[in-house]
Amino acid sequence: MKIGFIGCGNMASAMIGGILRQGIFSKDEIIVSNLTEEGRARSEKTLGVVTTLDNNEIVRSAKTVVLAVKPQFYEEVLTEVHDSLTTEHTIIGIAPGKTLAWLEEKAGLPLKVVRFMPNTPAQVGAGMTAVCTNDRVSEDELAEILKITDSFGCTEVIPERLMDAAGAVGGCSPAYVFMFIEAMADAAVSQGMPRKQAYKFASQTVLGSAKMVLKTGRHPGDLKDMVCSPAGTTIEGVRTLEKSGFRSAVFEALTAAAEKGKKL
Ligand SMILES: NC(=O)C1=CN([C@@H]2O[C@H](COP(=O)(O)OP(=O)(O)OC[C@H]3O[C@@H](n4cnc5c(N)ncnc54)[C@H](O)[C@@H]3O)[C@@H](O)[C@H]2O)C=CC1
Ligand SMILES: O=C(O)[C@@H]1CCC=N1
Repeated sequence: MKIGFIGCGNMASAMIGGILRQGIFSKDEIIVSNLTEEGRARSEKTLGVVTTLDNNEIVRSAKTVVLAVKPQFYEEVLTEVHDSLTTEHTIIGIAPGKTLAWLEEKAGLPLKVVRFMPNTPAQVGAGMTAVCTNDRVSEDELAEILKITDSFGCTEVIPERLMDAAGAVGGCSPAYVFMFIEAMADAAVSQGMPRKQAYKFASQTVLGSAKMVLKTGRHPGDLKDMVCSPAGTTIEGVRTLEKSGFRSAVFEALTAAAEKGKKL
């Protein structure tokens, strides 16, 4: 077994999807655990990987172990698998707030520790993942780890001090973007557009705008100005967004998310 996931919910499934699509590991090289028999059967059916209800089996079978449970369960899980862990293991934490030092301390032995901050667009191969490691991870080992994260989207290696910022702008932001898409579609529906078509317009517009930022490298403000004709329709919307505190609302949302990450 090449990699194990303790917990196999939304984020683990999204990452495994990319790993399998890109052929980084095959189904029989991936083992996942679940809390319930229902969850185990679901993972087996949807992903086709090896499954278990025993977290210690994950650690005994795989040298690279991803902790894919909610942050509140990290300590409990690390205590549970403590006796199966060795210094040959690489532990990968994906939860906000659980630092490299905290993970090593709770693991209880000097091992390789990595943090990922992925996001759910990994499910469609368009994730954005931040990665940092402790100093036991060599350059070659990091290169192997980046093959994993690159399989479900883009990766940036960052200093650990930026992990909460990455959590806000990467990990959490899909939720805010989905809210934005939903709100835009609601407005289009209120103007008479069928809902399905409204989601297509809103989603493709967000996708296209994001691509423009990435591909042109131009300042987002420049790209905004390109859309705003003098005395046109767009600038009227810009006026109302500014009046409603749109930028400030986004700024505050990401700040709140990052601050919460520091407390977990
Ligand atoms: N959902 C997201 O957008 C993101 C999540 N994360 C992090 O990923 C981690 C997982 O989050 P999700 O996948 O969203 O959660 P989830 O709730 O979808 O999945 C967690 C899974 O772990 C299982 N589980 C719980 N306790 C367990 C135990 N003791 N042993 C084995 N399995 C157990 C649950 O049954 C569930 O299937 C969290 O730490 C979260 O902070 C990070 C970035 C983005
Ligand atoms: O809020 C959450 O649980 C996760 C962590 C990062 C993004 N979403």
